Order: sequence, then C-alpha cells, then structure tokens
Amino acid sequence: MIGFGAIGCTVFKVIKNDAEVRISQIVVHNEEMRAEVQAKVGDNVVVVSRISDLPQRPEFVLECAGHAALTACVLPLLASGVDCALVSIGALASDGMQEKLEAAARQGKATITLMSGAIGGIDAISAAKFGGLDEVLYTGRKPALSWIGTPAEELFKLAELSEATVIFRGNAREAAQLYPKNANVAATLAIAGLGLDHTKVTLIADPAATQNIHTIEARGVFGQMKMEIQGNPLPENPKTSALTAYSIIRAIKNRVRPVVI
Ligand SMILES: NC(=O)C1=CN([C@@H]2O[C@H](COP(=O)(O)OP(=O)(O)OC[C@H]3O[C@@H](n4cnc5c(N)ncnc54)[C@H](O)[C@@H]3O)[C@@H](O)[C@H]2O)C=CC1
Ligand SMILES: O=C([O-])CC(=O)C(=O)O
Repeated sequence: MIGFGAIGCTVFKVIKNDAEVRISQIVVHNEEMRAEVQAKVGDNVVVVSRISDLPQRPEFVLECAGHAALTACVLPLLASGVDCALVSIGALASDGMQEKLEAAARQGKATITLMSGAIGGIDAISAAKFGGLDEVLYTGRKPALSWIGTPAEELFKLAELSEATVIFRGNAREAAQLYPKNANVAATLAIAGLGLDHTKVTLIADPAATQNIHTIEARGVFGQMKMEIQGNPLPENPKTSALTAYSIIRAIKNRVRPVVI
C-alpha cells in the first residue's frame, strides 16, 4: 500500500483481520512517518519510505497517497510488472500522465485499475459509452471548510459563507488540476465516459452540508441516468468520503475471490 493517511489507515484496519488477504508492505512519505506508521501497524508489516527499499516484489499495489505518488511510485512499479490500483485519479488530467501510465503498464505487462472511489455508477457510465453518450454532468458539494487549502479559499471567505456557493464551473480536466484532493471523482467519471475535456463539472461549498454529496447526470443512447451519493466523510480527513476506502477493500477482495463483483 502506498500512503497511510485517512484512506490507508481505514483500509488497513479492515483488512488486518481478513483471512484471505494481507497488506504486507506499506510505503510512506518520509522517514519520520515511517517510525510513526510502523508503531501503528506492528512488526508483521514492512514500512519503508522509498519503493526501492521494499524487500519483496509486491503482488498488487494500492495507491492512496495523492497525485505526486503516481510519478514517484506507481510508474516504476507498473513498468516492473506490478498491477496497481489507484485512487488519485485526478493526476491523470495533467502532464500526459494517462499516457505515461499506459506506457508503463504496457512495458511491464501490468494492469492499472482505477477505483470508483467516493462515487458509484462508474460501471453504468463506462458501459453507456459504447452506445454513445451525449452529456455527462458531475456536481460535487462539500462542507464549506472542506475547501480550505484549495483555490476556492482565495476566491471566497469560506468560513463566512451563509449559503451554498458555486466555487468552480468548468470541465473535469480543469477541476482535477485545480482541486487535486476534491475532484478525483470528476476525473474518474470523465475517464469512464465522455473524457476529461467534455465532462461538465460544478463544485459547491455548502456551509449547511455535513456530508460529501456527489451527483451524476448522464444521457445518451442508453437513456438517462441520475445518481446521488450522500457520502459520510472519514473522521481522519473530512475531504475524503468513507466509500473511497471501501472501494479499495472491494478491489482487494476481488483479487482473491472466485466471483468478482
Ligand atoms: N478517487 C476518489 O474518490 C478519491 C481520491 N482521493 C485521493 O486519495 C488521496 C489520499 O486521500 P486521504 O487518505 O484522505 O489523504 P491523507 O492526506 O489523509 O493521506 C495521504 C497520505 O499519503 C502520504 N503520501 C503523500 N505522498 C506520498 C508518497 N509519495 N509516498 C507515500 N506516501 C505519501 C501523506 O503523507 C499522507 O499520510 C488524496 O490525495 C486524493 O488524491 C481522495 C478521496 C476520494
Ligand atoms: O471523497 C470524496 O468525497 C471525493 C473526493 O475527495 C475527490 O473526488 O477527490
């Protein structure tokens, strides 16, 4: 597992009691974090701060570390033949990253699995694409203070908002680049459907919201779809919905189960 923040820690807590799978190695950001995480996970798990220090070739890697980890860890792992699952999917919107990942995966004959993360309905959009999609819209609404540390903080007085306020309107590529910790789902939806440049995104800071609310609207040859998830945030990081961690657990279990769902 790469990254041991809110998502990593939640995944680890569930998987550590699982009879079928084991998280055996964790890559953290730096040496200081290494000691801290080692103390949390115990001596049966190897914790390193660089992939070159991993004592064993991993069988399957889960990235839950943030956009920078794709270059530092995921590209070399794929190129060396290790299958990787990603949650920092917004990173694919920048610097030709989508092409770089595909090239590394081809080189290593490995696969990249993009997690559905905090949203559902990716299966429907991805299937509907083959009939033809006309329009896909994504709206992400989070509590006002969840936008602290993003460009919205410079544009709005987030702590003083008295009503739901649109902080961004544009396409999924711009959203993912401007809001790397809040628009991964916009990028996921876009990659599944109409693409990063043609998926319309609205982001809202809502002082009354206590959850992360994701709405998908799509129409095409398949018909229409409207879906909303009212996601509970992880206590360790309110920007992140708990479902993101559960989507990783699903991916891990699907690696070992005879029936994949
Ligand atoms: N696809 C989706 O639906 C979602 C995706 N995300 C993505 O997941 C990422 C992680 O989310 P959280 O766990 O909530 O964040 P977090 O901030 O709680 O944890 C991230 C951890 O990764 C570590 N890290 C950063 N760079 C690293 C590197 N190169 N190698 C190893 N560790 C590294 C950080 O030190 C931190 O401990 C977010 O940055 C975001 O990009 C988050 C929410 C939803
Ligand atoms: O966890 C969520 O609600 C979604 C999120 O942050 C993202 O799309 O990056």
